[in-house]
Amino acid sequence: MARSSLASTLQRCFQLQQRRWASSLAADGRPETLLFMGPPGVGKGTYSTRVADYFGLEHIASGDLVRDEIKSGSELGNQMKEIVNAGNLLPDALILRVIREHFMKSHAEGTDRFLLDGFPRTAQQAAALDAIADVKLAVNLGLREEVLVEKCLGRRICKKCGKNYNIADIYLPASADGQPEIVMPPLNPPPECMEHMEQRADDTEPVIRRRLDVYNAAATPVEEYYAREGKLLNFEITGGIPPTLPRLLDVLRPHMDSAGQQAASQKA
Ligand SMILES: Nc1ncnc2c1ncn2[C@@H]1O[C@H](COP(=O)(O)OP(=O)(O)O)[C@@H](O)[C@H]1O
Repeated sequence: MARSSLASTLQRCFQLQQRRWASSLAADGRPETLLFMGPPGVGKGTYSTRVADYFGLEHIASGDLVRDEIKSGSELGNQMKEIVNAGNLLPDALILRVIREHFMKSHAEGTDRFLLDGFPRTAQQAAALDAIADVKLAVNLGLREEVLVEKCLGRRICKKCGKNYNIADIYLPASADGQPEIVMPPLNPPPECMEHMEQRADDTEPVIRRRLDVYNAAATPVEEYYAREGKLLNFEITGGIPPTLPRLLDVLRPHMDSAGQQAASQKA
């Protein structure tokens, strides 16, 4: 079969599969979904993991799925590696495939409340997500731009237990143009994780700067998409986890359904 006709056949199969997924979900209701968006280094992973745990949501981080695929050494992972390590976004069709597979598998296993972290990042991804998920709220985390690079450079992951830490010790006074003071002490690893610390391959300064540029170029249409639907919630981070997490949970609590309220009351 000629290459172009193979590509169009694959594309048709993909569209058919998408339609089947969407209709099977429409029959039993699209799962309620909370989104976490924000630039690299803002703390999406840190806060969304804790928020998902607190309100009993299944946490799906697109970046983690991508890194798992790369680690698996699959052909798809190898295709992704080059793009990710250059600091670029994966093509919509590729990331959609990864997210959908994971989302549908969990949904088939009975999960009906999700938190998506790092997805969608383009307006096309946002539109595609609507076919499978009932997005309740898009939380858009913000942090002063000057801090983001330092936060990414300070990121460390324990190879053994998978926990995230940050060795950056950040203080930034309030700016003359009204930007808030930033006080972020490090989140140091405990001694047992110390020898297993690693940095992400894409957390080098040039790649972080590229990711920030790519993020800034793609983010506005996504923010506008959810703002138009009255679902965008902007949340500015100015401190470390101890003062920020309770403030974030307070803001989110009124938006949670009864299952979320119940999960939260069990944590209190
Ligand atoms: N929704 C997405 N669309 C396209 N590419 C994505 C998406 N989510 C993750 N990726 C790819 O995975 C990389 C790492 O994502 P993530 O861990 O969320 O990092 P960060 O937000 O710190 O840049 C991204 O730079 C991009 O290459």
